[in-house]
Amino acid sequence: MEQKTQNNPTITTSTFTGVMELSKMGAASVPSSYILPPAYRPNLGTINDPEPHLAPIDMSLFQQPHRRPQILEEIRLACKELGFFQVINHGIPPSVMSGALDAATEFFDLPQEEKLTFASGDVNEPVRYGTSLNQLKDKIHFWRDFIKHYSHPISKWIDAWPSNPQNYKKQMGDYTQAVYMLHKQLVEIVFESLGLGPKYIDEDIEKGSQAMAVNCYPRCPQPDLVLGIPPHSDYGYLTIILQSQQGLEIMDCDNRWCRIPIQKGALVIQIGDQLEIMSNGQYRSPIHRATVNTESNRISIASLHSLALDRRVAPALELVNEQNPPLYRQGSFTEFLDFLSKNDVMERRYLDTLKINL
Ligand SMILES: O=C(O)CCC(=O)C(=O)O
Ligand SMILES: [Fe+2]
Repeated sequence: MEQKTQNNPTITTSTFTGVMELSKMGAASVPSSYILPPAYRPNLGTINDPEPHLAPIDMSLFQQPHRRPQILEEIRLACKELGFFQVINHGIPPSVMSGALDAATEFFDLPQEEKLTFASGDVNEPVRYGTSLNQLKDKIHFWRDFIKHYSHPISKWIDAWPSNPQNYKKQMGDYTQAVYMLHKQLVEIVFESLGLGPKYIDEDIEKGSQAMAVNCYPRCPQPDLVLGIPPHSDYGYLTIILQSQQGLEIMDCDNRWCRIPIQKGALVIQIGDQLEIMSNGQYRSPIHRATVNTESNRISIASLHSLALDRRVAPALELVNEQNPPLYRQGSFTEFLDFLSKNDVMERRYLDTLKINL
């Protein structure tokens, strides 16, 4: 049956087989459009484990004032060296996290026709479903199925979210709201660790956005030849990732890929480009990617927090002086989106274009 999709009239379901379908069909090899040129392949055998000192941060210890300076120092070091850390005892109940992962699993299990009704390449759409189908202009395809939705304030957006599976809105909604509250606490902590006031960007946060990127990486017969997501950094200020199993990798200061281990109940906190700029390069917005595996489908839910689209972001004046001149020119989300639309998918690092060569 040929069917045009709602938001993208050029896509017909009869001409396209998504990664979920390929995986369900038990394909023994990946179609050639997914196979990366050798230089971009993940070299799965050479991936490192991250620095052993990067133990997860126990957020319940913030209740004990005498432990606070030590934890702030741990966070400062992690943000400086790698640009990420994990948190445990963060207050989001395990049932809320598993509820969101279950809702995502059920959504991606839906027939392709149903998911394609959300297909769109337009970033202004409140809900966007994507598969390799949206990447045709890039010629290289990735082994990922995803749905992105705008999420804050939830009352403004939730009507547009999928109503099948039936529990999607409730379960994804509960997690979305909980992770929004957690991000506010974390932003205060991260700004405090930079020596800026904890309320440094409070007002801007109110005008900013939260987008949930719900990703599914189906099991893949040839994981060495493909990537789920190519190397990139996130443009916002903070990303919080819930992952069902290993697959997220971060590039360290020596350009080595490190896999982020799964820690029970933990969430991964990543610094984004806007924070690297505001910190004048003290904190890293890490380049990261997602690899896939032969065993099982992997789900990740990235809560992407950004300042308003047209908000120009510059190094904090408090962190700039004669010894520390500004290292970045101002950037904005609008400029970032324009950059993405014009550059090759494997070379999209907007932040590099903002660096000032001293
Ligand atoms: O799947 C992951 O762990 C990473 C997702 C990601 O980087 C993103 O959605 O921006
Ligand atoms: Fe990302």
